Amino acid sequence: MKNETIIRFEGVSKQYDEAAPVLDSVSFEIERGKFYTLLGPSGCGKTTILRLIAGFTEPSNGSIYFNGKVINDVPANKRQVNTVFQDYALFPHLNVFENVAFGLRIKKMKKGQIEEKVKEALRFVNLEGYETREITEMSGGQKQRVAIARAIVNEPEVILLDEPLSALDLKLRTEMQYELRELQRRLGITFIFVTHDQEEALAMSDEIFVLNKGQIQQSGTPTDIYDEPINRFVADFIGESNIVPGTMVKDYLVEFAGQQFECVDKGFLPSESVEIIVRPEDLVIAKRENGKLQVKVDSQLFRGVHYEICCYDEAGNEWLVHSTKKATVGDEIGLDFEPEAIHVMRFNETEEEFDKRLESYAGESHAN
Ligand SMILES: Nc1ncnc2c1ncn2[C@@H]1O[C@H](COP(=O)(O)OP(=O)(O)OP(=O)(O)O)[C@@H](O)[C@H]1O
Repeated sequence: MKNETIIRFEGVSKQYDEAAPVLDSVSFEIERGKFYTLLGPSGCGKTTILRLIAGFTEPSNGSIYFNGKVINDVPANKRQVNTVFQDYALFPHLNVFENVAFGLRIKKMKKGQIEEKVKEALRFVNLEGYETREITEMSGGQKQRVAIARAIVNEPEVILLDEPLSALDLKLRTEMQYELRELQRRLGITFIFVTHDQEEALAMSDEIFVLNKGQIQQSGTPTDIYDEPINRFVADFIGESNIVPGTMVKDYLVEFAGQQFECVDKGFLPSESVEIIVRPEDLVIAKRENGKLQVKVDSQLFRGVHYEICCYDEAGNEWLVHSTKKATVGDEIGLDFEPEAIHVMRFNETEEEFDKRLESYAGESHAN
């Protein structure tokens, strides 16, 4: 379902000095009421996008729209946006109530109203009764909730969250992921969340923007991005992938590892060089003669839920397999897979060309 657009970047670039631009003509739309995640490796420009939305820095080029109006020159304190920072940026000398009330006092709101709003915000983040606690007496997860209460008490249209869970241990982090997602649903406020953790992005988001080197590589729902990565970077960054070189023989037939395989892709040039992605969990271990691909088991690791098995085919390609069945190192085995497990990627395809190609498959049977 498409909601109304709340933020739009149109050809936005950001260059700090003579160095290469941190963001290079980035365009995207954010819809009201959804949970967005900016995902990418360190230094790819995620925080810069948040700072541009918050008004802490200005674009070198391009326009930023908020509710249809250009806001390039609107100061940060006049924007309907609040930020939750990685280190929470709470005031250690103030108690929980005063931390949350801070913004409302600056706005000179009446005392009774402040009390009502702070109480409501603390109720939202399950911190009722903690009003008089000192910040220094709160745990990491509780501080996180205070920081969120401080953002929502201002009733912003958008909340920006810059790696807000990165300081927490794994268990608490998972709990807070559920809590944040639930809170966003209850509040209906647009959340823009920054992380470099792909599992976190997949678990929490309505929409993910995958960034690398100052550009959005791909945007879409978690399943879109996991199932149909647009290029090698996205395939590698999101989950684990086998990526091998291949050639498109014709529509629905691709060659790799010296053999031809049925696939569900079309729209390539005859004999076009492509890259093939197969997820490790889509490969099934079989007897050598029953597998579509013959491989030799090179090594194996037990990962708790599954075995991670590394194999090589006769062409020298490495194949990673996730299997609940154990293999034996040195054995010659077969790998079986469905045509749908093969994802064919074109070199240097733009997101627009990629979307068009996928749309052209819709409702079609590939059987021929
Ligand atoms: N004020 C600044 N002056 C100069 N360069 C900057 C400034 N702020 C950020 N940069 C550079 O811009 C690039 C992108 O930074 P940004 O903080 O947006 O990345 P990020 O994706 O959020 O990274 P991380 O995950 O490490 O926080 C980095 O190379 C960084 O060094």
